[in-house]
Amino acid sequence: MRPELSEYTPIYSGKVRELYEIDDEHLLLVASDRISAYDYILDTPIPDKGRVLTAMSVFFFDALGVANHLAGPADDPRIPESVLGRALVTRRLDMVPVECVARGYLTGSGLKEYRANGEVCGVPLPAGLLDGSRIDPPIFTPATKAAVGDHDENVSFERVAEDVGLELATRLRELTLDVYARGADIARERGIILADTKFEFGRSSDGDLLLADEVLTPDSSRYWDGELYSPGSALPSFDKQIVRDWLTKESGWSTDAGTPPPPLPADVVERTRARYIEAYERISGLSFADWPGGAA
Ligand SMILES: CCOC(=O)Cn1cc(-c2ncnc(N)c2C#N)cn1
Repeated sequence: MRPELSEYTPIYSGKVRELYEIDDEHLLLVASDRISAYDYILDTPIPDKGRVLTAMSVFFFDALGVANHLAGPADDPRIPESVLGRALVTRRLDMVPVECVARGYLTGSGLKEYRANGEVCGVPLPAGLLDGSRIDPPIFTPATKAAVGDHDENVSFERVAEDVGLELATRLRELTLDVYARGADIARERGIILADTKFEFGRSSDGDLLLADEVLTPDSSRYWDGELYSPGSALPSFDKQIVRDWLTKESGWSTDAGTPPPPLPADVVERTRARYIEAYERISGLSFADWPGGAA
């Protein structure tokens, strides 16, 4: 008999995920079906999005063989039935207050910094790069965690070293770049570009540095369709382009409307759900039908 979610104490609520306390040593990390677009949390959930992204994290934790915070399998008996498949039991860590970002492609806030001063987080880049240009080798572009709803602030490696010490900053950079490169290689071989990603790390009670949070999911990374990728032109998000296109080209809403986006039509929801499942199955080579939870 599985426990009820109400038996666990909620300790953190993010835009699309929640964290609960199971006991002194263990947490429950829950991924919702909520989806964000243009900095809004949309009213319409995407069924199974939480389960797919949880499955992706578990695949990458296993495939990349990095010491991590998982403390049980996807069907751990401590996981309530109501969140089975979209929740994981993790070790409670002392989190390192650094958003560990790796960029293999230039876009977003990195592109904005590059256009202003030719570098990102203090890392100089070659002249003439475009939106979507590859950065080879990938670079470590850390950020300080912003309050819920704000954007993280990009900082230099030197600033991270000041905050957490040079040894740990160096280790964070090494791990971030290594895990990103190997994950991006796996995805690229299957036609999906992981342009960038954000990791979080924490220390266990015995001092080990462990990879935590979610790993290489479309919520923590930019997923681009490799078949449509072309630096300097639009960079279609593998998972969110259907939603973005409907919102900006068909719904009548616009990003400068100053109002929240409208609810999504059923076909946009279903096509988006299918894109998440496609990304998981292509990258992992596994069938999402075999993943725990889902419609009873
Ligand atoms: C709602 C999702 O959580 C976050 O967004 C970031 N966050 C992670 C922790 C954390 N804290 C202790 N131990 C852990 N294993 C973790 C993890 N993961 C806290 N916030």
